[in-house]
Amino acid sequence: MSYTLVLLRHGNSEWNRKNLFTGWVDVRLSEQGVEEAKRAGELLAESGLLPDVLHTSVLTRAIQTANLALDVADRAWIPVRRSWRLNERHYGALQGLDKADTLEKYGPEQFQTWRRSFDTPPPPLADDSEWSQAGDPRYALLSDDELPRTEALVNVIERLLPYWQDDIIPDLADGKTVLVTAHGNSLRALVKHLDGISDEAIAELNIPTGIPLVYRLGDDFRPEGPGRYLDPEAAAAGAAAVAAQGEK
Ligand SMILES: O=C(O)[C@@H](CO)OP(=O)(O)O
Repeated sequence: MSYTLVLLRHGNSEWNRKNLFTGWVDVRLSEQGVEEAKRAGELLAESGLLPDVLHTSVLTRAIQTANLALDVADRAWIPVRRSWRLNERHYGALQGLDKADTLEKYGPEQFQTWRRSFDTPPPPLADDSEWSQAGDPRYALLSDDELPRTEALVNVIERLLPYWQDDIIPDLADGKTVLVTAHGNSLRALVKHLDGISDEAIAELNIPTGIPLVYRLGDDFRPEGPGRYLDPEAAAAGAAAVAAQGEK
């Protein structure tokens, strides 16, 4: 038996456009992001990859992306599950800061460590910051300990994998084509797990906005081969652009 999983990073957001660290701040898609999301829907339809169920984060940019893509693919009606466990990595005190200014102020090594190291989180975000999620009603069911104030990739893996095991795998096991719309770093965490990428090598992996990435999984819910972007050229260009963020 082979199972189909489609991963989709949200389209370009207002804060991607402005080159700001975003994390859990709930920004919307830019106009470019809206177009990317619609194109993702076209790519799904053209490939005959019609999702039966959607899993999204609770952040608007992922929800918008899924809604736009599924509408274009004529699948707006499929059941939806949302979880904070699919949210972007919490970017701590970097949330709301300009990436280019941060690179200039702290230098390339610190900048890259904060962006892509496996286990070094940025400094925590204070609860009274305007970019804090403390008190946001969508996280009311999380205990104070569960609500992150910063995260490294390893923390994302720890909170994401229970959702993968307990919520996504059962849908795959039912034979459903599963669409997961999430974020650059939460999808890096999932791809790291699926592809068995080392803690070091994952630093080099960047996920482009708005291009479906398709996996065929075997009986053990492990990939039968590499993930396949539905538009490989656009994906390569998009991943290179993400890697270069921060450069003015
Ligand atoms: O700002 C963020 O939340 C993420 C994704 O947009 O950025 P980065 O690629 O720098 O981890």
